[in-house]
Amino acid sequence: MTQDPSVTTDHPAPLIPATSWAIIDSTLREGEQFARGNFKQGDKIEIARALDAFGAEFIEVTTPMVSAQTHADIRRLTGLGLKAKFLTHVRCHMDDVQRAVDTGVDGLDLLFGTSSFLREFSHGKNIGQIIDSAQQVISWIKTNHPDLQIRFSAEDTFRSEEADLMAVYRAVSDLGVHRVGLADTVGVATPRQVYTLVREVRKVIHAECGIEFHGHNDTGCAVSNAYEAVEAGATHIDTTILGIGERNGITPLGGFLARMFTFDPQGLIDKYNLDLLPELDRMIARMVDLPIPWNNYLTGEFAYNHKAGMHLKAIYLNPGAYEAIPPGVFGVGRRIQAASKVTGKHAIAYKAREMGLHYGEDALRRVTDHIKALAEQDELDDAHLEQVLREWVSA
Ligand SMILES: CC(=O)SCCNC(=O)CCNC(=O)[C@H](O)C(C)(C)COP(=O)(O)OP(=O)(O)OC[C@H]1O[C@@H](n2cnc3c(N)ncnc32)[C@H](O)[C@@H]1OP(=O)(O)O
Ligand SMILES: O=C(O)CCC(=O)C(=O)O
Ligand SMILES: [Mg+2]
Repeated sequence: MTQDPSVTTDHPAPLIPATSWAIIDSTLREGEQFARGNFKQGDKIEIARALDAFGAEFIEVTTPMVSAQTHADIRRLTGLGLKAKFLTHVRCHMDDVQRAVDTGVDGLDLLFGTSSFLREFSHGKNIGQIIDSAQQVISWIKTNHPDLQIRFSAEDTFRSEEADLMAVYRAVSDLGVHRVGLADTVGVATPRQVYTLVREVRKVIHAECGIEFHGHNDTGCAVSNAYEAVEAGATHIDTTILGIGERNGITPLGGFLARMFTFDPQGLIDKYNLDLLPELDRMIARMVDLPIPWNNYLTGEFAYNHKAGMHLKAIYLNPGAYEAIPPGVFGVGRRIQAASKVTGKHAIAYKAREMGLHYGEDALRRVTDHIKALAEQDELDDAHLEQVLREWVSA
């Protein structure tokens, strides 16, 4: 089936316009923290170019403190002349920032852990000291590199005390950061918590200050949490291709776009080259040497497989009956699996018609039951189904 009557891009009133948020793709930062993420300079260039062609607004790269090679890689990436803006993710520390400012990036993503876990076991600073460091670092950047965008994120936001968070966000907002970040570092936040906290943060930051959300997927909420963040007013969402990152990763680019497409299809079509998504997913799967998961959002092998007879009857008439998102928009096809025990007469009739065969009512019922009985015994593929349909006519 190539014709797709379900492609509707005339959504009456977008609930969440695609113009209200932007993607910060962190495949080149969070993705490098994935077990198999070990990108060489050539890989990084390929990833950056692909993200740029897709239309990602921002590309986050890791800190130049990692190594001399990483420092050189960042300079190489920022020299590519891409449309996407580069951000480097650095500790809120003068050494890191001074090393980062000569890499050619458009902005610095500063972070400092604010939860008691990170204050005790990571950096040993209290909230007052965190604010003092932020003041020193942010003031230095603003004085010496006023063109750089500055973001300040409270790492492990959702296990931090709300009063501490508000003090930190208010302080960095007063210092004039362009964006604050909320990070669900261990993937424990619920969608409602994300919504509530984004609303609270909005109240203590300046009117032009953006809000970024970074969500891990440990408890399976990375996409829903990103969505709730946007619904509450977040302006930037961190994603990675295929969701790669520390442990089981973060909000996947494809999953997030699938979620947001349902609210403003045309807005997403205008903003991104959505049909490049399968290429992005394949590229990262190749680089990390893992298959794309079978149930991956949009691009998984079976993401658009239709099998049950009741579904197939309706799908033939209008794919939108059992698809929230038309696959063609994202450059993927659908699979119709008519050869199975859960098939039905409409699917079999359709398949037969495709082959130029026609059955009367009785014959159609009988051949359908025969196919179902065969499938109860053994797996049936399309070739076998076609053979049965042909033999049935000539019998
Ligand atoms: C949740 C996240 O994903 S956060 C981002 C994680 N990203 C990275 O770690 C980037 C890759 N990291 C690296 O290459 C290295 O860890 C480096 C270069 C950053 C630091 O390496 P090292 O100096 O060898 O230190 P190491 O990694 O063992 O320890 C972390 C250091 O950062 C400090 N630190 C942690 N968070 C912060 C922060 N937000 N601001 C300033 N310092 C911090 C810790 O106190 C510790 O320094 P210390 O030894 O003086 O106590
Ligand atoms: O800087 C941020 O906001 C996110 C850092 C990070 O990767 C995390 O907290 O999981
Ligand atoms: Mg992370």
